Amino acid sequence: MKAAVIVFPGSNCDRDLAVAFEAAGADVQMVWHKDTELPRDVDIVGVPGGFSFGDYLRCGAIAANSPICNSLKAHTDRGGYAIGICNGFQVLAETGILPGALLRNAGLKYICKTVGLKVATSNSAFTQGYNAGDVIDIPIAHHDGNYYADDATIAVLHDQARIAFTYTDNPNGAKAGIAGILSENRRVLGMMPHPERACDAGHGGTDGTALFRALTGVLTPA
Ligand SMILES: NC(=O)CC[C@H](N)C(=O)O
Repeated sequence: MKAAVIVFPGSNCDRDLAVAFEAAGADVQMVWHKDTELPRDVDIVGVPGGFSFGDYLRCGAIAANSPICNSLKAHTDRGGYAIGICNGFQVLAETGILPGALLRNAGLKYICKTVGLKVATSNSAFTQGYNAGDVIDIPIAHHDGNYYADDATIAVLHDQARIAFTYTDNPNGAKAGIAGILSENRRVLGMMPHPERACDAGHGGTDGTALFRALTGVLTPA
């Protein structure tokens, strides 16, 4: 599996994401936000967490207008895979690749802790390493993680089983407790919690490993 990780000024989880991909067997290339082309034959694009452009304007809004995001959009329009984690989810929402928006946390505080996530569907390359209903422990670290979409959009996400993860104990006010969603073709995942920070027992847990392993399993030619 060939993975590309986009780096914006202010990204701070780009290396962590690359390490998680590599540990699962991927070849990883880092891509600077000013580049206009993704590497050839890339199987999946990772949009990492952090504070791109200092979170000015709205989290992810400036990054979403970077030159590389045109290629990212073309890649997902072609049916390419992508994962956006935390600030990466914010970027995917700002580009319109995923529906909805990430608002300020309901409690107006930055939250940094490990939370319980319920796996809402195992029907995706990202979540097939889990069983629906599993509860996994994954860290969050954000101030704008409060997922919002209008009721019609939430109903579509429900009906199409595109809610990937929900919080067991909603920390940020996210509508329907949503922590992560899939695109309509199930090939793009955006999630606020950080699975790449839960891939090494030395970091406190390994519940994120199954996500990266399942992806590699699907995207690595036999
Ligand atoms: N860890 C992150 O990616 C932070 C995301 C975002 N900048 C926020 O605080 O909401």
